[in-house]
Amino acid sequence: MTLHILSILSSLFDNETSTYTYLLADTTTKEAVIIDPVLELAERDAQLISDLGLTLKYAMNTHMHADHVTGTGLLKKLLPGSKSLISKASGAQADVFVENGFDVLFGRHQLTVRATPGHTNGCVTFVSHEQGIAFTGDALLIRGCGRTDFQEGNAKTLYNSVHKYIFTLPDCFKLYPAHDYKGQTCTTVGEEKHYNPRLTKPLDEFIKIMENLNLPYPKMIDRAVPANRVCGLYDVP
Ligand SMILES: N[C@@H](CCC(=O)N[C@@H](CSS)C(=O)NCC(=O)O)C(=O)O
Ligand SMILES: [Fe+2]
Repeated sequence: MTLHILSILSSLFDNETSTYTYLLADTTTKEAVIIDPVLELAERDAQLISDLGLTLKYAMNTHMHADHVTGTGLLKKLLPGSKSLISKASGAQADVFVENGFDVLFGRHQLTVRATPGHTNGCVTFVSHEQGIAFTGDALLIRGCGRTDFQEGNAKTLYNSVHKYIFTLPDCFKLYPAHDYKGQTCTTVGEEKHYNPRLTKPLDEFIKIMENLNLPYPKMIDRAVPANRVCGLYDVP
């Protein structure tokens, strides 16, 4: 039997914003998707995709980012034929809009969309049930979670999203976040259910924690959010 392994090249990292970009491919058909690419590194990503002989089907975002400009618009130009994808609830432009339950298909693989709002209204988690992995964006970070103090963030909504749509996955599922600020790369559902210092608390305590994070605003937010509304490029066709 041929094994059709998904290649996850999680070494795609942006040192400036601590953003993880994930490239997944069907090793047989060579169809690929990229999750949360960064504008300044789109050429690196396009080169890798072409070096590997892959065809990029979708350049996707887990949400409309506030800390960096997405690379999806530029990747579409660098790799003609690829399409941008984001949730309908994000309010951003894209070729393909997804919502809860939508299956993103590439080769023989699929990523099922779970709507996980709270950090932003349009946050989604992409789940591969077949591989036992999920890409959580900023909804769930390793031992943390996305902040809820801008972009229509709501702590109660985020808490419910994570408990209903991420913590209900099997404990062994590996979770890949959009960022990590301490050099961690991956966690599991079981680990976060037991050790996440925010999301293991009751809802009222979680809300207080989120109200008192006192994080500085992302440096690039004023540039990133307007750019990300249009796929990262003001002149996307
Ligand atoms: N210092 C960074 C921004 C850091 C930050 O706010 N990260 C976001 C995810 S990107 S929208 C977040 O939700 N952090 C939660 C946390 O607990 O750190 C910058 O200036 O860009
Ligand atoms: Fe974010």
